[in-house]
Amino acid sequence: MFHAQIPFDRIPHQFKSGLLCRSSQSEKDGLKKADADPSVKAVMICGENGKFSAGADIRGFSSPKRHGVALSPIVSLIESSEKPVVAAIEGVALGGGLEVALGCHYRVAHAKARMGLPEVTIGLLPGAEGTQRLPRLIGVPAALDMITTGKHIPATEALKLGLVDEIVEENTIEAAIRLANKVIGQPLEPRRLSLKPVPKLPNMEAFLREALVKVKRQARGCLAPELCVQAVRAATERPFAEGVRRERELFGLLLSSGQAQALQYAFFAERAVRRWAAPGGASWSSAAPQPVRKAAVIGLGTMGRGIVTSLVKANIPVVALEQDLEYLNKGRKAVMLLLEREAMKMEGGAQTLDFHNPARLQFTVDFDLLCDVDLVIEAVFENMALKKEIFHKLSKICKPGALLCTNTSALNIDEIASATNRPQQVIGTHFFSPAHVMRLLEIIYGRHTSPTAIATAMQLAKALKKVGVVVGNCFGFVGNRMMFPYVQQAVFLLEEGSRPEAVDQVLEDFGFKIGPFRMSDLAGLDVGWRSRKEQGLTGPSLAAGTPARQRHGQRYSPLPDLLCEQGRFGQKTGKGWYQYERAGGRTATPDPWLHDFLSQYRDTHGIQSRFIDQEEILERCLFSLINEGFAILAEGIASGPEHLDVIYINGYGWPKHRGGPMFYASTVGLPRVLAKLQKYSEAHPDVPGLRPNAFLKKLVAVRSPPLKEWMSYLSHQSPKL
Ligand SMILES: CC(C)(COP(=O)(O)OP(=O)(O)OC[C@H]1O[C@@H](n2cnc3c(N)ncnc32)[C@H](O)[C@@H]1OP(=O)(O)O)[C@@H](O)C(=O)NCCC(=O)NCCSC(=O)/C=C/CCCCCCCCCCCCC(=O)O
Repeated sequence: MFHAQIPFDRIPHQFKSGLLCRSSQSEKDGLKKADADPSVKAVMICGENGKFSAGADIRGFSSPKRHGVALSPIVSLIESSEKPVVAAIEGVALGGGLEVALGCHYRVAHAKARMGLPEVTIGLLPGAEGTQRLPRLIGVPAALDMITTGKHIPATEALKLGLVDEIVEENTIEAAIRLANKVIGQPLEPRRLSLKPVPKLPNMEAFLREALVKVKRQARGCLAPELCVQAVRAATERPFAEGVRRERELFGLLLSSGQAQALQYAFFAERAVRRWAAPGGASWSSAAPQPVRKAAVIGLGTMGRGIVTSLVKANIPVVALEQDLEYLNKGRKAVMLLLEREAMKMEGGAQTLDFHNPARLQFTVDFDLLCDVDLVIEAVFENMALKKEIFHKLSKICKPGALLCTNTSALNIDEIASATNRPQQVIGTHFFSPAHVMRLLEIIYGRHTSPTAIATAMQLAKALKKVGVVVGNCFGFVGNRMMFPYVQQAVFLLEEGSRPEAVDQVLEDFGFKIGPFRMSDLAGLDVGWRSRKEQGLTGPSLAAGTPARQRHGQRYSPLPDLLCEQGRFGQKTGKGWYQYERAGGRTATPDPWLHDFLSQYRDTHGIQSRFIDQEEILERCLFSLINEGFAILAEGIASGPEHLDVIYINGYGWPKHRGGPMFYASTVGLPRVLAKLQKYSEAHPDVPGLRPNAFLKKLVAVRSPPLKEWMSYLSHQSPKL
């Protein structure tokens, strides 16, 4: 028995050293030696440290010396071996790792192993013949599903699909050796996937056509899923060698598309934000999280319900509190419904969630029941006085070490903390709606928040399977602060002559899940209206004589306020920027009433309507958002551009294949972003959001360094960090 270890399985060390090429040679040599040695009867391939392989080093794809090409010959060499080769899959077999396993004649997996071809998620396709071998092994529908989604499947599913021959609970390597010994002498021809035909489907053509339509609809401009379908189509239409040629061609297209780079940047950005840094330089190395054995959620509105669901799913016992029995019963019903639905989606069904057990989920109106929880998440509506009242109460009732979190999207954490006797334990946890679905958790530290509190909130994000991003305290924090100028531009464009559907279309074509007006209708226009009234920008507290389209000397659009005054709150009232089939309806249709209203509004205010092209719509919305991003970086509200990008991808529907707003700015070119902002700012001098930020100007002045160097050009360390 020859035992070959795949050296490209070690996470993370080997990945960091461009492993595929280096390992390929030793792999090749080993296999050739085994084939030539008459005393070797079979070969077993395994990984190291309990992991088969997570595939190629992703960084290698954007380095000038690419290593990937070397993998296909190895897979072919394995497959053509005259001695049975068995893969022993432990931990993960992903990407190139799974392609190696597909070259083997047999595959044995540990019951806890996971397998997948995640290349699509980094803008590529399985380019070491994976798109040609997998459909031959498990059929086109299952292969297409794995290849176009990149999902990791558990060993049990792999067995059902026929991707592995056996799963074991005990020692995988011993089991693989046992299998290898058993199959010595058996014909290998039927085990060579390249020689197998792709299993036929009665309606293959229609199936592939529909699959293409489906992935195109979901991909929102991302190329990789579509090209994955094309590669699998080649497997169904061409002989193996020609299919491989097509796969290579499509891989080359993706590699040079720019989208692969953006998606790979996003992969590493998401990991980089886990390494948070806070005031005084605290980080994981200096702060340990506190255990969260029991949590409480205050307020069972839309956000609170989602947060409770998230905690239950993470197996954290929860006390859910409402102000009175009426709200409590309404909230309880809604939470139970969400949990039932979540349980249905989970493998083990309702038993795995155990939410009928009061020790795991308790509903109450009694604040005193919060005396023993480790963490409270307040999720009442955005009202500073109410939040302060609750935090004052919490600091009296909760045990001394309990962490007090506020789910706010904009309010000042320091002011909320000032209502307690323990500001060091107060932290912002900004969930995104629906909170049990959306991956982002913005974690906001205040002036007194302790490193332990930050570490605990980050650990909570991980437990909830969310992406926690640590940011500083300012109005709107990172995500909403960048969103304000974007939405403001969208509304100004309507004043100047555009229509909601035109603006939404441009931004949806760019790749946003939903344009700003459809989003506003979905979230409810009344939310912003309430906040503007509280800020004194509209409503009874607005000083008499304030010009209709100006606040504090800056341009202001009263359009959203006027819509609210007409009772047009969006989907919930059946009318907003669009009209809907009924109150609560979801199908947005352009509304002639709104078009007339806009014309009258322009007449009233003497605005000359003009045609606004797609370029201007896109640039004014995106560049003002990016401009705010530079301000945020310069003020030290976030530690780096990756933080902003991760927030936008995971919380605001920014298209991942464009890498996030700051990455996008770097691909457009900072000089272009600056020049366009200068142009628009000259045309609209009363709009501060279009005035180029000093940090952007500085970066252009130093010849636009790569994004990862931006922060080193900040002249002073911000007080926030
Ligand atoms: C599930 C994981 C593996 C582990 O998850 P977890 O335990 O949560 O840990 P993480 O925090 O995610 O990771 C730990 C650290 O490891 C780093 N890491 C992980 N995976 C990789 C990787 N693949 N590369 C580099 N680094 C990696 C990670 O960043 C963490 O480090 P740090 O904290 O950032 O410092 C999970 O990590 C995971 O899912 N990983 C990704 C797995 C993946 O996507 N694999 C597929 C990679 S692509 C591949 O394998 C391709 C193979 C073959 C390509 C063959 C190409 C042939 C081309 C032929 C045609 C050529 C035409 C060319 C024409 C032309 O040139 O023009």
